[in-house]
Amino acid sequence: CAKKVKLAKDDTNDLATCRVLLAELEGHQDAWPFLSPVNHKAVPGYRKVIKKPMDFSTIREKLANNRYLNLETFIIDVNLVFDNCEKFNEDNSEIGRAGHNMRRFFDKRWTELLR
Ligand SMILES: CO[C@H](O)CCc1ccc(O)cc1
Repeated sequence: CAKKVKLAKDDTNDLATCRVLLAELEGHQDAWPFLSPVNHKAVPGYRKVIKKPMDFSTIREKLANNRYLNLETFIIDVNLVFDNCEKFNEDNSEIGRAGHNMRRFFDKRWTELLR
């Protein structure tokens, strides 16, 4: 309708954008630590230290079940993966570096797709 408020952002394609971004994250060569939930029974301290575990397969499940209110809540979960990684791993470790690489990749891709 002609009277629509101009200020509202067009969120029509956001779900497709989330699917594209998630597929690119899963396909990244440094995605391996983040593809599935950390096995907290096998990793001492993980359950105590990391209050809100998150991984790409859980994000895919939530996306498929319409659990994200909008693009922002999707981005919050992706950043939770990387924040958990920084909390639990040294920067100068294989998994720590993978987390930094993945965060850099994600930041670049979503700003390219949405700016
Ligand atoms: C995303 O990976 C998690 O930060 C767990 C990392 C980890 C798992 C087992 C270890 O022996 C050390 C680190």
